[in-house]
Amino acid sequence: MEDRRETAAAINEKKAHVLVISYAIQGHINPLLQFSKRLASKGVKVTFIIPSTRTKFPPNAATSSIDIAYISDGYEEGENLLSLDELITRFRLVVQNTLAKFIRNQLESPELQPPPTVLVYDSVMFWALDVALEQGLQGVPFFTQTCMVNAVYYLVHHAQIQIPATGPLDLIPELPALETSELPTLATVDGGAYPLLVSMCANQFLKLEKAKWILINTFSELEAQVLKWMMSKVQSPILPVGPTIPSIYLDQRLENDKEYGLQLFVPEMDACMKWLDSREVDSVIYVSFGSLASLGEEQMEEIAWGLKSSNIPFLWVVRESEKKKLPAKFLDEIAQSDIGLVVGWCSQLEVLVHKAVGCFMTHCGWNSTLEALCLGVPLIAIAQWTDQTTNAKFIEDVWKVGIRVPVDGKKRMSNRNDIMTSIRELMEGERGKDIRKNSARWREMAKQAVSEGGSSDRNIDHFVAQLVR
Ligand SMILES: O=c1ccn([C@@H]2O[C@H](COP(=O)(O)OP(=O)(O)O[C@H]3O[C@H](CO)[C@@H](O)[C@H](O)[C@H]3O)[C@@H](O)[C@H]2O)c(=O)[nH]1
Repeated sequence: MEDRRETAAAINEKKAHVLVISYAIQGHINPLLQFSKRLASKGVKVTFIIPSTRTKFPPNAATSSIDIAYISDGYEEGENLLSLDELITRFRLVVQNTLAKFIRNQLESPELQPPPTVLVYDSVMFWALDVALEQGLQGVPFFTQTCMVNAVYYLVHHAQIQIPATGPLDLIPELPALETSELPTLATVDGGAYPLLVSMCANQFLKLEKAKWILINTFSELEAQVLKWMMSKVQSPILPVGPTIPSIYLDQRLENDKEYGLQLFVPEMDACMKWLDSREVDSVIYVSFGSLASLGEEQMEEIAWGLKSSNIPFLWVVRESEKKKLPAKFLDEIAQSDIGLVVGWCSQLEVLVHKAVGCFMTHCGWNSTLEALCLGVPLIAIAQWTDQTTNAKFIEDVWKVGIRVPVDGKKRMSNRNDIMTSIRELMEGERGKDIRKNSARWREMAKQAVSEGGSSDRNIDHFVAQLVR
């Protein structure tokens, strides 16, 4: 109650100013941006920093409640693509400096009132904690993945397990153990692991005792047992503040809060909506593998024929760079039959909320998973790597909101027959009916969590109250 009153005071007086920084990729910007909008709606001034000179919000971005700033990540126009390791190393070297300079400038601008006191940073930029503290700000990590996945990284950080990890990992008595294929992967094609990615994930826990709070994009009801475990391990208070989905799809308390992330103008959206409008309720499979995943040609082919042979209409997002992997015969056949539509990108939430969409075939990126959960859309899980394998396990066995397509462990491939069978089971089978009921239940709980007085809403109020105190 007291937190709520102090938040109300903040709204009137704009007493706090928070800087927020995210990696310039869709899956991280989206949740941090949504959280920023929630903070702004509670009276906090927010400056959202994007460490990139080539990623820009389109001019129509619905970000008017927050300020957007860009800082350099050292990328030169026309530069050759770097390897993943080179990118991670250089990003850190450059952004440590450009971020520190940005904070100093903010603190030294007398016209900027109130001055910032906190840096909320994307937790994989673990070194930003020191940058914040050196400049006299509090550093607050924001974890964009589940508490379960981060529990595994916590163990890696404390050298209790290694990546690639071997299961079973039986960490939380109330939850099923995680088998090898269900642990986060960070794997290279030869089955090893990217060393810098592993240390980046494990280092999220480095010096974490210096963080005054820990924010995480989940909600208490969704991960109660793991959150309890994690709270017993780390010193700083953990505040679940998710799901960070635009308010219009949940509690509808924020104005103009429909748009999401970077690619707001989607040229193919009219075509998507027209196509969906012509379909029956719950009749379409929406298929997307997120903003980063690059599937092999063989896997694309299996998905294509699995979808086609299920004989259920599908809307498939295949990014421009991936389209060359689609079999020409498949494209010809769908052009003639109207059974499917392939687009380069869509506004995913607008698609998921459409009444024609009956399920979502996904790579189980955490944002996609949460978006489906919030909109009550059941899932068909074809996980690729990182956190997705663990998310897929929870989707099927813990939250019971979807079906995992079997994956050949060695090749990390799902075949067309299993894809087709999973689709049929979900869209037409008895198991699908139970899953649909569970999805509807989670949708309600997600909405409650961010509604006034819900678990995440209270946590955000608490955070804001501490800022203005
Ligand atoms: O046509 C599309 C496809 C995707 N999206 C959006 O793009 C985001 C994709 O995010 P996510 O599902 O999390 O996938 P990735 O882009 O792959 O995200 C990365 O970041 C996530 C958070 O750390 C991790 O969970 C993932 O494994 C990692 O790959 C979601 O908000 C989608 O709504 C669209 O708007 N339109």
